[in-house]
Amino acid sequence: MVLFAEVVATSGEVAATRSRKAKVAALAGLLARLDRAEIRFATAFLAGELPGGRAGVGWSTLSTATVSPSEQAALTVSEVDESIDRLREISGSGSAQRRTDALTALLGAATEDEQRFLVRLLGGELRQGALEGVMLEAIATAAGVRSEVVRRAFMLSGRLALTSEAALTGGEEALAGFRLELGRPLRPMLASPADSLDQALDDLGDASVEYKLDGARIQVHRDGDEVHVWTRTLREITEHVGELVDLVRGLPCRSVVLDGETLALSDAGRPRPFQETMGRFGAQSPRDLLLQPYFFDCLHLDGLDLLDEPLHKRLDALDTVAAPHRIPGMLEPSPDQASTLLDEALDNGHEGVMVKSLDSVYAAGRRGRTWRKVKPAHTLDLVVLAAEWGHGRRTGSLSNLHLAARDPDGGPPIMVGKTFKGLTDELLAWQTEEFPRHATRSDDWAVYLHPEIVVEIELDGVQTSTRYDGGVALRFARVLRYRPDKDAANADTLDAVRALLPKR
Ligand SMILES: Nc1ncnc2c1ncn2[C@@H]1O[C@H](COP(=O)(O)OP(=O)(O)OP(=O)(O)O)[C@@H](O)[C@H]1O
Repeated sequence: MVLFAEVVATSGEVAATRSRKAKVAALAGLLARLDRAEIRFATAFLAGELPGGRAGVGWSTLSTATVSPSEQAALTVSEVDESIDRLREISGSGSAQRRTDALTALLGAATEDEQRFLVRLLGGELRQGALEGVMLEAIATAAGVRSEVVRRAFMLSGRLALTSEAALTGGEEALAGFRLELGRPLRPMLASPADSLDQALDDLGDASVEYKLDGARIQVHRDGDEVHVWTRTLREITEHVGELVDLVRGLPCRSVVLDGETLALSDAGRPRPFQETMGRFGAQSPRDLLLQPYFFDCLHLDGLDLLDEPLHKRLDALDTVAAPHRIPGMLEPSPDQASTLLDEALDNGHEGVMVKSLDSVYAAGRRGRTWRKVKPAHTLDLVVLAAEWGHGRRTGSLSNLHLAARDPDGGPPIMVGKTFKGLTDELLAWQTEEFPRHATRSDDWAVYLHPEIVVEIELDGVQTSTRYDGGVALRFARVLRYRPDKDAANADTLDAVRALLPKR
């Protein structure tokens, strides 16, 4: 039996070192000592996640529940999980008070370190997912299995805790048991940036070159008449996108899993602003804005899993079910044809093109080298750490943003620059209203945020810098838009920022 204090101590060790190797060793050491029944909870806690999802405890409850800590570390991992489950179940009249009482009881049984960890865990502040890669490696080490087998199981299950449990209790055999399941989303495959279109074509050989549409990623599963739709972060949006559900239900097949992009178009056929597409995924979704799907992959068709098939076969499958809804593109274009396609995509208001190797299998997790994105402008998705109060015309508004990249080794985000450029009046108003809800503290100078809001920044490049810990700073950064479809775990890493340093 492992004490909760050991989880807290391990998490502290991981945070205290920048060495990936040391992080993996600390996590693996603890994972290897867990009892079977503790694996799920402990893995989730270490990754800053709650095994059963959010506990419904807001920052206001967390800040009122103050109680003196216990001297002795006695809580077990399972006890903490049970207490959090009980918190989650509280509902009905007087629930606010009962929630505070239950939380106070849990915190009262915790040491000072444990209290600090619990408050951050319940507040969602530890949930940065940046640890994912490190955690998968630690699971492989602790279980003595190959990391690619762990990664694949994670792609299919989408859950670190389940992956860890399978690896540690049943090894590679249990991990191989994860299959694509209709109704359970898998983690989407991502692309890495290309230096240029020609370079990408050279590197990948036979390729599919497709529009990179500026919409939102969707994953659609259909089993008979049942259809589900998820976003890139695997949030289910089925109920908000009736028109996509109806369209998929009408496709000529019994079961299918499709990967694609969706966006709303203007009457002239140009993409509507990204925010409008994202707006359709929320509770107050404006129904008059119809979404179109543009599919680019087919991962399952009528009982056959296609993940391990090469892209050209998956595209054949896509054509048999959804040819009219396939993303615009071309197979094996010449460099000239590819370049015309890129110009056409940009002229039509899209971001650029994707170049994909026709021989490649579908692989999630790490950014694949077999999908390359070609975009004329550099953009980075960064985490907002703080916003300074504006001056002059912007007095009273939260303006200058402190921007950070994800630590590839799972540490806290690393600051790489500031900007107040590109902020429209609308964005300024939104920030000023929204940011205080995410604040850890504020003063006359700025509001400091939990690292959970992701903003897409356009920039001219980066330069080495002694001002920031990461040794690199953004040049001429401007805000393009917020990315509600991403969380800090999906932000760009410091490595991605460094990759933009001028090559010597
Ligand atoms: N033809 C396409 N094939 C694959 N993905 C596409 C395509 N068109 C648009 N996309 C979008 O591009 C994303 C893949 O690019 P990437 O891996 O860089 O993710 P990203 O970080 O969201 O990209 P970016 O920040 O550049 O929009 C996908 O998640 C998808 O939403």
